[in-house]
Amino acid sequence: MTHDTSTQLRLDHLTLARSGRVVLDDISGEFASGRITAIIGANGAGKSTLVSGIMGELAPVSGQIQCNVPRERRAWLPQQLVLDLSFPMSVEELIMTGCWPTHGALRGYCSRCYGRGRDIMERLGISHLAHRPLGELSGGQRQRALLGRTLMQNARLLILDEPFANVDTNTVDVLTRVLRSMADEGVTILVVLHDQQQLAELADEVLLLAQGKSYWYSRDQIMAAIDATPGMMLPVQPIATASTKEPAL
Ligand SMILES: Nc1ncnc2c1ncn2[C@@H]1O[C@H](COP(=O)(O)OP(=O)(O)OP(=O)(O)O)[C@@H](O)[C@H]1O
Repeated sequence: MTHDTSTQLRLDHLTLARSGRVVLDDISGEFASGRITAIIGANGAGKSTLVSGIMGELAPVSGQIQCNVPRERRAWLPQQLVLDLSFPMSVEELIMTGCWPTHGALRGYCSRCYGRGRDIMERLGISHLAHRPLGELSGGQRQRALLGRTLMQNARLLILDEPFANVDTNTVDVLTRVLRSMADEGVTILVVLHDQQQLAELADEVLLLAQGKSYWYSRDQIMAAIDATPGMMLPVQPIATASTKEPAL
């Protein structure tokens, strides 16, 4: 496998298990910097398991995850459903917590940080919500605020799980635009997706997980396979033209 020097994240003969059962078996591949990779696959295929491995929450059974991005620059946006946003915190306070990984939780924020926070809220169209408690936000407003936190963190690796679930179309547009500009700035972005249209709009590469293996495609290869099979949703089984070892760049 040729190694792109700009690659920040690489899977090398990685095997991951849950409760002693192998979920992903000897998978390899690279996620290029500045690219958005959609991770797709059937329920239970191992998408969340892979994310847990990459975030360092699940140790490999064998093989390696080589990640050159320091931990404080890795960000993970889980599905909104698993988040408890009922605690008393405003949008601005949430965004400012993006400073914690580098500044620590107990130090106050400097005026420059607050200025950055305001710029980020403006970019995401949520300036008017700065002092609104998280528990009083719509799904789309919440998702913008959560992405704002990762911008504050200056994340270099960003992983999102179904970021467009339960959000309005306007928010989808804003998030898509911001994610693309983050990628243009060199951020490595992985997005777990189930929606064909969102994949078409967002993904540069596609990683399909099936039966414990990984299959890498360009976005065009996946869209061609969908076009060729009327009624086909996102593939959950390998399709022709896959590379099992590295992204089809
Ligand atoms: N905490 C756990 N303990 C034991 N087994 C688990 C655990 N989490 C997941 N699994 C199992 O690991 C396998 C992969 O699950 P995973 O959640 O990674 O799939 P997924 O592709 O993210 O699925 P979905 O699309 O439904 O979210 C499944 O068989 C699942 O039952």
